[in-house]
Amino acid sequence: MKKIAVITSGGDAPGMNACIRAIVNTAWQEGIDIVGYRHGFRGIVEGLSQPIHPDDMRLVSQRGGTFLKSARYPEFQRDDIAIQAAEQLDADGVDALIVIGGDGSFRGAHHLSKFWSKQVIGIPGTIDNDLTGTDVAIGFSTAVDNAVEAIDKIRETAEAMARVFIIEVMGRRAGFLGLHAAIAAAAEAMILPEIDPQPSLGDLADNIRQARKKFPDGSYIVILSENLWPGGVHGLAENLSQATQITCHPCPLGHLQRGGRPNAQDRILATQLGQSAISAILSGSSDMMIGFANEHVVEVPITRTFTRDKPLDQSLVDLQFSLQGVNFTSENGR
Ligand SMILES: Nc1ncnc2c1ncn2[C@@H]1O[C@H](COP(=O)(O)OP(=O)(O)O)[C@@H](O)[C@H]1O
Ligand SMILES: O=P(O)(O)OC[C@H]1O[C@](O)(COP(=O)(O)O)[C@@H](O)[C@@H]1O
Repeated sequence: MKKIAVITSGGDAPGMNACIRAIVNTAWQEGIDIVGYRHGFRGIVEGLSQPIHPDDMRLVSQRGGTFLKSARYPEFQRDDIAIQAAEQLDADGVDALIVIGGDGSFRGAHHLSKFWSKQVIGIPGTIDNDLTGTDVAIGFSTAVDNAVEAIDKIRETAEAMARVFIIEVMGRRAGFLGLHAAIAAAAEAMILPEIDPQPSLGDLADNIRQARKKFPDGSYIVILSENLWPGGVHGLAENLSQATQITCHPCPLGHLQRGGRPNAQDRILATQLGQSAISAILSGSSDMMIGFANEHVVEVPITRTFTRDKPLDQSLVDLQFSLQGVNFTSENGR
């Protein structure tokens, strides 16, 4: 084992830099060189490689984003493009590849492994936290912190002005970020893709009216996962404003959830997974994800991570539903 390559792919996630540092420094101790390809899979195909030395890694862990750059590169689904990547890796003398990314990146890693006989390892890095087989992905914890910090700020102005806000959080098709943010921010309502049936417009409107009756001067916050309601957060806010005759303000949080410095938890997770990825390669693993489950580093077949839906923790869903709005909906006479 002489040379290992690393890419960051798909949506960047805070902590990716700390992960690369752990990979580089661990490999260095084993006498292995690390090369990074910029811009994810596109960088492999286009030969955008750069050697990475531990001296360059001294100050990267605290930075968000990814210094290696990331990209969405749908062309990588094509066999001829994956073959080009395999040829480039061979031409560069790469013995193994580490892909830090989400489910799409892991599909890409698996696709590449059909045309490249060397080892391929995935490390989960996605704020959506939607990969099966790992309790957490790099970036999720920071994204929750980012979302909650922003929601707390909205809460203050909403409370001051007695306003209703519909706040849209990211997650693509997964509700992990929405669920954690809703609990931490003590939201009055939560709409997530995994909840079936979804609350009806009528139920939501009734709930807002009840809250307004009990707390005429108070705020009310709905957490809505993206890609859910027709017309998104603006559509829901408009529908609810019409149904309640109370102005409901839409607020998409957007990319501020994904940017910013990684919190300590993400840096520690990233460091553990980066080091473990090198150990996994040295022990011969391939087409596996190095994840974290039940407080331990685990190896999971990469195909399992994206072929099964990862469920939300039902106890957390129940927790939020049992507590949200209890002060204006409970009928215990107090
Ligand atoms: N089915 C696939 N086959 C090959 N490559 C894929 C596939 N799906 C995604 N990829 C590659 O992985 C990249 C990242 O995937 P994407 O879904 O955008 O982000 P993430 O990895 O964060 O889920 C894509 O832009 C593409 O280059
Ligand atoms: O930044 P983009 O390309 O608009 O993508 C937005 C999407 O990326 C994410 O922030 C992260 O998703 P991935 O980690 O799967 O790439 C999603 O929550 C969101 O839907």
